[in-house]
Order: sequence, then structure tokens, then C-alpha cells
Amino acid sequence: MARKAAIIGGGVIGGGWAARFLLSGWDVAVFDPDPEAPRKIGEVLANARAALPALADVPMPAEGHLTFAETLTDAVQGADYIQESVSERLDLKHRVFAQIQQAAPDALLGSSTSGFKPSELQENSANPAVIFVAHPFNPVYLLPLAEIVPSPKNDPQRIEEAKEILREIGMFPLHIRKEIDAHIADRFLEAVWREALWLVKDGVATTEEIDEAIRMGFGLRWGQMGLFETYRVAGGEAGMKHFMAQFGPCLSWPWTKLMDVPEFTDELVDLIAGQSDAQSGHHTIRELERIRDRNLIGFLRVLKDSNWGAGKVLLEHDARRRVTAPDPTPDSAAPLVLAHMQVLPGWIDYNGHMTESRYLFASSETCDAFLRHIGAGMDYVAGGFSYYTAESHIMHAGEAKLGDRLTGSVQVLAADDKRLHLFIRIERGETLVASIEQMLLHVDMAAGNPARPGPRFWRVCVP
Ligand SMILES: NC(=O)C1=CN([C@@H]2O[C@H](COP(=O)(O)OP(=O)(O)OC[C@H]3O[C@@H](n4cnc5c(N)ncnc54)[C@H](O)[C@@H]3O)[C@@H](O)[C@H]2O)C=CC1
Ligand SMILES: C[N+](C)(C)CC(=O)CC(=O)[O-]
Repeated sequence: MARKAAIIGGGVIGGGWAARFLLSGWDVAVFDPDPEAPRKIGEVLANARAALPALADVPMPAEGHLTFAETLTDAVQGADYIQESVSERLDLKHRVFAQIQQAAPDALLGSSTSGFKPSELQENSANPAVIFVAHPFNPVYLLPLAEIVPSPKNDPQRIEEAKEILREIGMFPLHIRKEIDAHIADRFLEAVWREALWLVKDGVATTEEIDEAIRMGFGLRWGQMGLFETYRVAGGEAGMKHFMAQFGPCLSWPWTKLMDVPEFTDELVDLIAGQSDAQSGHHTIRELERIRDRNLIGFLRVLKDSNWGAGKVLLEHDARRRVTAPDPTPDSAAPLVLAHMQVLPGWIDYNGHMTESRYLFASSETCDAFLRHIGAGMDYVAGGFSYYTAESHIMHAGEAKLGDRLTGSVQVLAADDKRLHLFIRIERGETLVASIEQMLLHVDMAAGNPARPGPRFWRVCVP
């Protein structure tokens, strides 16, 4: 049975949480008194459905069931996890927590608060041990970070439980060791925001020029290396010490005047909102969200290819979700069903069906599963031996459409002391989508030559 998440407050952030939980297979109950909340969440969910699966290389779980609860009590009843995302007002959050804990006193209760400390959230609570900060980043359904901030009143075991749930839905829970206003990331965001307000107020730059300054340069660097690793590289061969010696002194130069906060007047708001309208008003917010999502998917896929930063989290999440087929009986004459895949958005071409390179990908996933099955997985490769593909013949027997679930099965046609001759079927249910005949050579990787495999392979390879 699917687990249940309750989302209290279904605005920008609550909608993102709802989408992430739903697409991770959880049932979700949302409570938000705004009559527009179901429409808004529907639109966020549509964007999320087009985006999140494009990061996965393994089948997505079946989507959970979404309900809009009439009351907060109905929403939290039986919830395994509750995420509060109401407006950023402490009195409101306190009221909401009191209501939640009347109905579900022991449930894990994460707050999306951007700035309040957990000890502030826990004030006067019936059970402070389960209330903590789980601060996400917009769009919650794509960005993995959730800052997890406990206070000394939290039960550490429950916090670990919450972190595990967030990992399960593909997030990266960053445990903040000491509570502080605005946690870690928002302190940076606020510092940059403060500088930007000054620059616009003083007529130094427009909103568009500031965005260009970020997105054409350091913003690209930050997304993959952060601050310290970027500056370590900028220090040249002498690294961080040299970087600090060279640029440390500039901290006491006049730049620091910008630490003051500009007065937040109507005039400043109109100036910034007017420039922002001129810059981006020709797009709707939903269009901008879709542009943002497509760009983020591109970045994240590149990071995934290099197992770096947020891409590493995606790979680990795939590994956690990879469907491991039950070990088939080795002496059965039937094809071994070894791989389970799903046609994901990035697999679709301009004809609206699975693109040809993905047929080979599906075959390759199946072949890799077979090699793991006979003991030639990554440990074996690390020992310097592997199978290389010498020839593939693909027959495209049928179309596969977005979301189709495919299986890959293998029959060994022949095997000798260096070769493996395989017949791979990619099927949707009983329907053949493709068949691939492959010849693999066993290779001594250091020598770069075909070589005899060890005797343990003959368990499965003898036809
Ligand atoms: N917008 C952002 O970029 C981010 C916001 N956050 C945090 O997430 C929380 C929510 O922010 P947003 O989603 O941006 O605000 P929002 O204004 O889009 O949504 C807040 C929602 O809470 C609902 N609400 C108000 N009172 C309620 C109640 N008693 N019960 C249930 N729902 C209620 C409102 O109807 C509204 O739909 C805040 O704590 C904010 O600091 C965190 C990360 C990023
Ligand atoms: C502006 N903000 C403080 C609400 C931003 C956040 O909390 C995180 C984000 O997604 O930028």
C-alpha cells in the first residue's frame, strides 16, 4: 500500500512538494483553504509530470493518489509524513502546528520555512520532538536540496527517519548542525538579493543586467562546484591559500558598504517590479516555469553523466529504485527476463515515439543486466576483464510510447571460449517492440585483446 504524505498549504512550495511525493508513488492529501489551490496544484503537477521523469533512467513508480481534504484534520489523518508550507508567518505556523498535533501528535512534521528556526517553530508545541525545518528549493519537484534543521528538542532518531523519507523521494537532505535564522542557503540568497536591491536602487544596474551578470558567469559555476571548490580552482596551483592571500584583503575595501539593507519603500518595489515586467513580462509565469524546468533538466542530466554534485544524487536515487528482477532459474530454456524499463520523456523523438537510439539503449540495459547475472558486473570489470560488443543487429518490431513499461529478456544462442552470442527481446507486455542479436567478445582490458573468461561463467553460458 502506498504511503501517505499530508501537504498543509498548497501554494508554490506546497504544490511542488505534492508533485514530488505523488510522482514518487506516495498518496498525497492537500489542505489549503484557497479555493484556487486545486487548479494551481494541477498546473504545477502538469509541469512536474513533464519534468521529473526526464531525470530518471529507471522506471518511475506508479503515481500516487491526490486528494484535496475538506479539513486539516482529514488531511493529516493516517499520514506517514506531514509537510507544512503555509505563508511565512510565525503566528500562522504555530496555529497550524497546534491543529496538526491535535489530530496527529506523533507524525513527522517538516516545515518549509525559509527563515524561522526550529526552536521558534516548536514554541508551545504539544510534541516539539517531531517538528523540524525541511527547507526546500523551488521547483521542489526538481531540485534535490532540503535543509534539515533540528533543535536540541528534536528526537534524533525521528530526524533520521525524516531524512530517509526525503532520500526515498529523491531529495538530498542536508543536515544543518546548528540552527540559525534563514539556515544556510537562504543566508546566501538574501545577501545576493540585498546587493541586487542596492544596485537597482542606486541606478547602477537594471534587473536584466543583474540577471545577465549571474547567468552568463558565476551562476553557471556555482551550480556544479559551489563556492569553495570554485575558488580553490581560482587560486591556481597553490589553491585556496593563494586565493585567500590574494582576495582576502578586498573584504575590507569599500565594497562592504553594501552590507546595509536599502529601505524597502513602495518606490523601490515599483522600480524593481517595473523593470522585471519589462524584462520578462512577455512570458507567463507557467511558461517561465517550463523554460526553467527544461534548462534545469539539461544541467542535471550533464551532472548525472559525470556523477557530480546534484547528478550524483540522481544516480544514487536511480540505483535505489532500480528494479531488481528475481534471479531466474539458470537451467531454464525460457528467455531470462532481466531488465525492466520505462519510456521516459527524453526518449521520445519528433515522431512522438521512442527514438531509435533508445532501442539500442534498452538492449544495452538488458545485456548489462545479463552480464551482472553471470558475474561479469562492475567488480569483474574492476579486475581488468569485460565483455565488449562486437556486433548488434536491431529489428524495430513496434512503437513504444511515453510511459510504456518495457522488459528486456535474453537467450544465449551460443557461447565459446571468447564469444557470447545473445538474442535480446524488448517487449511491452506480450508485444515485441524490438529484437537485437548481439555478439560480445570477452576482453582483457589492459592488453586490449580478446581473452578466455574464467570457468565460473559457464554456469549460465552453456546453451
Ligand atoms: N516561494 C519560495 O521560493 C519558497 C518558499 N518557501 C517557504 O514555503 C512556505 C510557503 O511559501 P509559498 O509556497 O511561496 O507561499 P504561497 O503564498 O505560494 O502559498 C502559501 C499557501 O498557504 C495557504 N495557507 C494559508 N493559511 C493556511 C492554513 N491555515 N492552512 C493551510 N493553508 C494555508 C495559502 O492559501 C497559500 O496557498 C513559506 O514558509 C516560505 O518561506 C521555501 C522555499 C522557497
Ligand atoms: C526567497 N526565499 C527566501 C523564499 C527563497 C527560498 O526560501 C528558497 C528558494 O527556493 O530560493
